[in-house]
Amino acid sequence: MADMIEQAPSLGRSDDSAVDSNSTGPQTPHDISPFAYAETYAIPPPDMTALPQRAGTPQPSQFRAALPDIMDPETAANVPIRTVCCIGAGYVGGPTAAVIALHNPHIRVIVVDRDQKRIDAWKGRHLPIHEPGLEDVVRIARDGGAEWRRRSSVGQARAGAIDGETPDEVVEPRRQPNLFFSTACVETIKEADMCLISVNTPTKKRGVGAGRATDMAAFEGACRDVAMNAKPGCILVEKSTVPCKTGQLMKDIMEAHRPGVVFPVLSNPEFLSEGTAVRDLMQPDRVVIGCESTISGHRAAAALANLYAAWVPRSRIAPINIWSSELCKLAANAMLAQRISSINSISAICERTGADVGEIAKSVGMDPRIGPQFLKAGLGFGGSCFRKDIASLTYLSESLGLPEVAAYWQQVLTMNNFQRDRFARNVIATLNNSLRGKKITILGYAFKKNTGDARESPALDVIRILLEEGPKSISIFDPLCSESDIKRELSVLEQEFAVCKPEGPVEVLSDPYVACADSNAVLVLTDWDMFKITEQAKPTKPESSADSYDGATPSGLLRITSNLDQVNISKPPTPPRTPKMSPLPADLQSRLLPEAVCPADCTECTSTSGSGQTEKDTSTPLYWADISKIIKEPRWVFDGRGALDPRAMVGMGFRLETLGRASMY
Ligand SMILES: NC(=O)c1ccc[n+]([C@@H]2O[C@H](COP(=O)([O-])OP(=O)(O)OC[C@H]3O[C@@H](n4cnc5c(N)ncnc54)[C@H](O)[C@@H]3O)[C@@H](O)[C@H]2O)c1
Ligand SMILES: O=c1ccn([C@@H]2O[C@H](COP(=O)(O)OP(=O)(O)O[C@H]3O[C@H](CO)[C@@H](O)[C@H](O)[C@H]3O)[C@@H](O)[C@H]2O)c(=O)[nH]1
Repeated sequence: MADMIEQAPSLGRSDDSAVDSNSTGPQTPHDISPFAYAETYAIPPPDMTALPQRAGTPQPSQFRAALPDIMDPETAANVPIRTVCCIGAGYVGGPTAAVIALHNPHIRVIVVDRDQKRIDAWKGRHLPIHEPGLEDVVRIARDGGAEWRRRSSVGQARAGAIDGETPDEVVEPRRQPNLFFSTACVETIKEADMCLISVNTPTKKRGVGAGRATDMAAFEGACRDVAMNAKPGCILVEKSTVPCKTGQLMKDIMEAHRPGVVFPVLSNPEFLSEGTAVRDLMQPDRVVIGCESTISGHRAAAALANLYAAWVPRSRIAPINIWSSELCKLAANAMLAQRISSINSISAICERTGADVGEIAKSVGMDPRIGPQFLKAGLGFGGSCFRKDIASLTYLSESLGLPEVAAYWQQVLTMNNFQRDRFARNVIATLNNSLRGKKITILGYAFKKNTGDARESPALDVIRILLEEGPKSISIFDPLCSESDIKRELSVLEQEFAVCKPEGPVEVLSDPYVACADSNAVLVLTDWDMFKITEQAKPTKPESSADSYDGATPSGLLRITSNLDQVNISKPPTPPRTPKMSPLPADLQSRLLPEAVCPADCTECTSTSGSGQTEKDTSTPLYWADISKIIKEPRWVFDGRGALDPRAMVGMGFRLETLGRASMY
């Protein structure tokens, strides 16, 4: 196979066999600095029409015709894939590998990571990340499935073929496990026919480009591991979000370590969102595969397309130029984030005019040319992707000598910061410009609902600003983010303030009512469904409702009206939990094997209420009527996510401030 790939016609830098001895680019991977690559590789993508026309050189049209069809399964058959190694067991690597394994039971998928704890968690009952439906997918691929009997269709029964089989039924044998997790990176890479690189690519914290350029250290490290250990012809797939032209960096690393050996490089950006990762992977809008215009590039792309075609219609698989593929991921995130900043800029105008940003988003979104998605005003975007990817885009633009483009995208980030800044300052101003002696409660730390990911939460910026005012305490409740993850995120503030108790004022609590008791203001920072007003919560009236509110003065604010032990919180009986939805078809669901039992001292089991249940509770609604009894008057609630029903909240006696709306009370 390697011989066949070597026969690909020469295409300059992007060709498999070409080693450009005159290259001004780095010659060893160690020379490549992540921030300098953009300047180094600020070269246009290979343009076949611009190639020197030597006698006998195939013309572009002839050449294209000679390339194998990426979408042709027969092309894929030239590069059989038996073992896939996924490097990086994080939010992308774990779920992506699990879904590929689920749909390709004949292929071994091995996820490797240097983090032993993470790998142990993937192997156990408590997965390291929370994603609806993920548990079932992992269980069936990782643990295998039970034998299954189904009614046969006509002519299908093989009576007696398997013990106990009747003419009316077919027995599907036990599904073998084909998803594995390991820290043995080198050994796994050696076996792999394809390596998906899905390691973290955060923003550089120091050095040239700090705060904007992508820190490629982990990505380069993974590439080096592959370069030194992979077998010839192993296909390298960029799944991480990387700056445009990273494919060239990969080729250079491979060439430096294994001169002359062909390793096709593909770009296959991931578009999943946290909280809906399994759904996004099972039913993707598109699968983008970027490859080089070489025979081996096309064959490699066909092999990857074939893995996806096991469950994704081929019409949704888009083979494109490798540089377009890398850039389209940054472009997609930048455009989504841009919509959020656009509606947030309008929200500031709404507050000063009496317009309502919710109504504006609705009417603007009804224009089919605009559409309703990503027009929810609020604290702005958080999470590990949007900010860093736009920062990377601005850095790339500047590196390419396009300061106007950089400034354009920078404004999306500026508006995002403005939104959370003015939210926090409004809290302070409303509480009479001082938080001394006051307790603030934060409901929701995650950057969005349905994820336990505490990275890059807008809550961090809000807390930073509140801490400047020296509050008595800040209590945080989030149904999914763990206390240790939140504290790790808050630790970046430690240089400026003592943050967490006992020295600092911040504490993370697992009971929202305890977190709210005696609070001067409750801030809703994540759009968790459990925080939204529900029908059950509406009818209860507080002892002192808005009707009898006496316009409490600052001294009223300090009047302690309750504490949790003294207040009789009549929480209604907990409603039954919403049954878990499985993404698996019914036949696979019925094949799930019983889960292994955790040891008696399992800390995860004890941290999820000690009841042995593995799921944290995100569905039991918060009873705002009860909260109204335990927070201090005049019961300030600041809704940073537009999650609450203003009329219901005011009806229960709260004073509600929402971004993008005039005050409600
Ligand atoms: N999180 C998302 O929703 C999302 C969605 C689409 C794309 N992305 C992109 O995917 C990439 C991964 O994101 P993530 O959120 O999964 O990151 P993550 O931090 O959750 O996971 C990355 C993992 O890679 C491991 N790792 C780093 N270097 C390694 C090496 N050399 N060998 C083995 N393991 C190594 C780390 O230990 C870590 O567990 C990033 O580029 C990100 O921008 C993320
Ligand atoms: O109308 C909206 C929509 C979202 N958000 C906020 O925007 C952030 C990001 O939300 P979302 O895009 O749903 O989550 P992510 O998991 O960050 O997913 C984004 O980032 C991923 C990583 O690159 C991409 O793969 C996804 O396609 C892209 O949506 C969150 O803080 C949301 O609260 C808003 O404020 N208003």
